[in-house]
Amino acid sequence: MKFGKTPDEIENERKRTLVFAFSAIGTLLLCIFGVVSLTQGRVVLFYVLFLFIAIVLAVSFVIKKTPHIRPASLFLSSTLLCLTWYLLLSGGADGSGVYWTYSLSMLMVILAGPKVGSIYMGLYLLVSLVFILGPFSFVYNYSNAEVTRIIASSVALYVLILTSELIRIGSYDAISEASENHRHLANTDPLTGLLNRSGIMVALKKGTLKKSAIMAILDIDEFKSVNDSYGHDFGDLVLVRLSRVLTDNVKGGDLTVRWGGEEFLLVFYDISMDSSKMLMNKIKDEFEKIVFNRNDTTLSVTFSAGLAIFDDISTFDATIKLADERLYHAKNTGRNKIIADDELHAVTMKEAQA
Ligand SMILES: Nc1nc2c(ncn2[C@@H]2O[C@H](COP(=O)(O)OP(=O)(O)OP(=O)(O)O)[C@@H](O)[C@H]2O)c(=O)[nH]1
Repeated sequence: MKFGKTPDEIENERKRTLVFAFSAIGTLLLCIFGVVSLTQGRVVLFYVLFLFIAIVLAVSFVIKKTPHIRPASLFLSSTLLCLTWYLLLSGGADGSGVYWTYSLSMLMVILAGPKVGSIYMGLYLLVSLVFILGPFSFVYNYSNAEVTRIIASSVALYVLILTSELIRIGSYDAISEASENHRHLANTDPLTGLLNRSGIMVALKKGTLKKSAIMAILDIDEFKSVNDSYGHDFGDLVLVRLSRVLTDNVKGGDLTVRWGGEEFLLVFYDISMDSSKMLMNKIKDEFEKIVFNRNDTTLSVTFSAGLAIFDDISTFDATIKLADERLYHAKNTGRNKIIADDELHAVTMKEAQA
């Protein structure tokens, strides 16, 4: 089953697209205001606007190149906060600089996120109030009614945008959780909790094969007669116990897979063929020692396994085929054994790939 991008990747892309869209629109508007300011003789305003255009373009370039857009987004929001302060306090063109405050409400939620955005907005309103109401000659002279309107409308706009963003985040989280659950179910065997066939492909594609690995395919011996004699539920119990023994014996990065029915597949990383054969024999002995009780009788169950070197994901099918051949060799020569005939590897691998 194909799931495409993860929720985190989708969210990251959404933020990246938003930053680009706002940068493009913001740059265009600032360009127009800058040129108008210049024609009206407001040279300082012209330089300030073009300085911010340069910063916005530089940050957009960085965001395009980096996979982690959070630091760049925070830098961009801090920069826009400073621009808004400048426009509000200086008045921009005849007091119209205050209108930029409204876009800041939206940009803070989108670029900085609800939490940091709220801190920035609170800081913005507090500092702005102190300067507007204080005895500072360089601050544009707003009337009391204008100050009240600026603060009230900024807060109202920010609260509305914040509420809609929090509702969006709530629904997005619920959808993401459902999607992650489906992804997990699609890649996991429900009985044992191990990876299933599609799960191993996802795991292999995620982590490229470092060095070489060893693949083992194991199959429970005479499992049909276990099922026939003691019932399918008991057979399930045996499968679950074997999966526990396997997971208890592998390292963190190794893969443990229910390949199908009573067959399991293991991928051991950073280990030699000799060591993995020893490990498989240890697992085999541990499993054989488990005493299962059923209907006043006790029994022990065994498995056989075939091992093969797994060099590269492109040789996955050929490696399985080779490990399978060794497994069936183990079955045909008495069962309850591990076969890892490495000398045959080169020759048989060639045949398997042919
Ligand atoms: N209980 C249980 N049995 C299963 C499950 N999946 C497959 N089986 C059984 O596994 C058995 C496999 O039997 P065979 O393929 O004949 O192999 P075997 O009896 O183990 O014989 P060898 O492999 O030659 O040692 C069948 O009886 C299947 O029904 C499962 O999920 N639960």
